Amino acid sequence: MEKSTTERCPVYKKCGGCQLDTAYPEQLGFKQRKVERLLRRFCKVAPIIGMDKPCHYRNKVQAAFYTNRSGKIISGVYQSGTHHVVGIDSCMIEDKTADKIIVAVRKLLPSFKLTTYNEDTGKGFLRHVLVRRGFSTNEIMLVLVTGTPVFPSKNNFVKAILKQFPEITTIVQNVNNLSTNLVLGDRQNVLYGKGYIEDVLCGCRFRISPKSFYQINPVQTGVLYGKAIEFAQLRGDETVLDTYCGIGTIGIVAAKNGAGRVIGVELNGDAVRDAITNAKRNSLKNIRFYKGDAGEFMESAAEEEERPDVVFMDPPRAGSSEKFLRSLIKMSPERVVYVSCNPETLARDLRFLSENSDYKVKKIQPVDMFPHTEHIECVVLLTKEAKK
Ligand SMILES: C[S@@+](CC[C@H](N)C(=O)[O-])C[C@H]1O[C@@H](n2cnc3c(N)ncnc32)[C@H](O)[C@@H]1O
Repeated sequence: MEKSTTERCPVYKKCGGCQLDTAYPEQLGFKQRKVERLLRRFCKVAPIIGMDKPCHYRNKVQAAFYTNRSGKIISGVYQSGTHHVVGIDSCMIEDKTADKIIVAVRKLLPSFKLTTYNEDTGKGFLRHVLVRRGFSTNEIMLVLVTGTPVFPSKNNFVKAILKQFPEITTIVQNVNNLSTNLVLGDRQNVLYGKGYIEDVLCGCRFRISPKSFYQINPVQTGVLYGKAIEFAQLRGDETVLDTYCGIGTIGIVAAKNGAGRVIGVELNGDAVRDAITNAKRNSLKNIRFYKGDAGEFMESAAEEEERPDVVFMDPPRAGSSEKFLRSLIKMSPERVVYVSCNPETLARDLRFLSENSDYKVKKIQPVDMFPHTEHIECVVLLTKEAKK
């Protein structure tokens, strides 16, 4: 099927959110070559799986807010490497409803005499807006990130936005008054609804809280997880570790696809709470989740002689740690399925495993989760080479 780009972005140069402005087939070619350059030495790289419709795929949209010198409120994204906000009302990779909600919030601010936060003075109210939509359930979460906990006319503001977007299912105020690059702070007040949304992926239902990680391209996540489960070759009695598990998605899909017992580990406490709820929601009893650093967890599990059959690992862009990889080698699972959003750190970790163990890379499958950006996702299968 032809994979074409149907839109060209008018703020491509100013924004910096996307790094690739060429036709979609060329983008896929660029990514394929990059993965081959970095990973070909380990194993043949399968052709990248692209999207049929590579636009408006982002289920999570974030906007920074700012008031310019003439008093006009701007919402949009930070220009790459700066804190200068590029005004954006609609974006070719973002969910269209999410974009409209952000514009509506911006337009409502003056009538409620709500200001925008000023990073230099630390004064003002609205800092960021985050919208997440469950593409399967159509549940929508609006998170208003404010510099202060005081929210004047809170109830009327909530009523006004719900009047325009009755499809919003929950509204959360997140307070972030720190001088930080992180969007979300630690304090949250649920202003409307449940305080989280749910979505359905690979036939499983997932609760997603504001601070939990959830893959931003649900169409391609189905493809990615499908490959990860295929590589795991589950027969029905395996013990499976889901490390860097977020809200438990990979482990839960593995449990639904025959894993005998699943153990998940994740650093973010909100995500772990979601994962525990998600196991219950999907009627799974053979699954447990732990909060902690994946490397520390692997080290103690290896010492306690935990011997999983399959380990899924899906670390952040920085990749895994030596502590994790050494413990993985000690545990010696039959199969390791490495899901990576950064081929550079993936190459580093695969080199470590190749040089320090009998693991060999058997399959590499790139999946385009982030069209129009330079980011590349890969799923890799490693198995142990039988000793001669
Ligand atoms: C790329 S996400 C993958 C999440 C999940 N597997 C999924 O597909 O949605 C990486 C996850 O690792 C978590 N994380 C980051 N550093 C970690 C660490 N040192 N130990 C455990 N989890 C960590 C993040 O909070 C995030 O949820």
